[in-house]
Amino acid sequence: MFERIDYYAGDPILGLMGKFAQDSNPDKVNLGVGVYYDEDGKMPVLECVKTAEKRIADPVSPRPYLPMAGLPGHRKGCQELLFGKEAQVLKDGLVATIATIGGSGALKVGADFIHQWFPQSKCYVSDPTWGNHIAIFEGSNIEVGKYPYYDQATGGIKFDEMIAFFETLNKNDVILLHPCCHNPTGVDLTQEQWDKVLEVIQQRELIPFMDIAYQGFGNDMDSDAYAIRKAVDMGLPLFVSNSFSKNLSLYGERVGGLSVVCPTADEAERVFGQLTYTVRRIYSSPPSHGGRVVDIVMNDDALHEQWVGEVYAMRDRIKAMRLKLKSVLEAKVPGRSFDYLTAQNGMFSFTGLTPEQVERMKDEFGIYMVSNSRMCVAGLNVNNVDYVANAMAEVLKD
Ligand SMILES: Cc1[nH+]cc(COP(=O)(O)O)c(/C=N/[C@@H](CC(=O)O)C(=O)O)c1O
Repeated sequence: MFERIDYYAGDPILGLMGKFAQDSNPDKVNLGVGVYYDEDGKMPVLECVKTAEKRIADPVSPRPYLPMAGLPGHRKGCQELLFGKEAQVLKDGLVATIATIGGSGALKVGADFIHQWFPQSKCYVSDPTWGNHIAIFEGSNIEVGKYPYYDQATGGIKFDEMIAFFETLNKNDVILLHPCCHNPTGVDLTQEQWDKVLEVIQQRELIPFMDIAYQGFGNDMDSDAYAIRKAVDMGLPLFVSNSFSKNLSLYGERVGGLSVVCPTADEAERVFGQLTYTVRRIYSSPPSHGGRVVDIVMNDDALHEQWVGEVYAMRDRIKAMRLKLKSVLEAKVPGRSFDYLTAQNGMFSFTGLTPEQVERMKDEFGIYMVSNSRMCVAGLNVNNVDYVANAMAEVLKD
């Protein structure tokens, strides 16, 4: 009956978690999956989340179905984080926002919606991008192509090629963009480059779909949303998927959001209805526990302020690890530049190690990175950074 079903090879990112857990090397270091670990190598529970959890736990309340769109406070929290508390588009009711099962759920609902209502649209992702972008959009029967992005030769962006490519696309083609903290390269567009990208998107009447999973880990909450807010200022139709997995450290609670910025309130109402219907047909309604944590933290001014401070502390620790790894490597591997470590932004660094060198890092040192050479810098700490630098210096010799 099922003998013709293909075996699943496993996910190049999530598959690393199981291998890491089984690795008996006492010095093993997990630089694979995009998860933030603290100075002691532990996944933190944010103080603001602890407070929210206490409010949810006492008294324990029933767990009814949530609305298909999720809790209003969760949705409001997404909108204010992405667009700004006082954004005119919010006051004018131009944004349809639903709470989703993480950023992944947001991407899936958005892709299904696009396939249904824009069936001719193709989706173009950066080369390279987070692998699941391609899988999710193809899973919604959307043809996926790649636009030029990362320049291996310079460690920068093939900007002119990227713009020239966008100029060949058709109306309503979807461009999947990383507003900050590009995954897997850590190489971000400057604000001037964003202005040019959005200008071409406007001229070609393309649909920007911005996936922001690391807001706050780049520079700050507002700067990291520059591309989103610039598109809004230009009056562009816009899809935004966001994730609270990393910046609330709520990975397993599966909390995120999908927002669609529309030209009129009537269109926003139409879109909102169809987004909820799409949710109903995929997973019916989002999880309540994580949604309540988001609602409490995002809408309590004191907790929100505490949360922003906790995200910036995570951001700053990652930046400190970038500097530390760079300085140790420069001492161990003279004559080779490691400037990319501090030029790149957010949780990831594209190290340029070959697949063979990445394999040696795992096999010989128990250091796990993604095969495309992505390193999750958040897995580094003062106790393992020298060990990782030594291992990199070793594999870089050949
Ligand atoms: C760009 C991006 N978008 C969306 C997600 C999904 O987020 P979530 O809210 O958990 O559904 C992730 C997760 N990325 C990390 C984990 C993973 O691969 O699922 C990663 O790149 O390691 C992203 O890196």
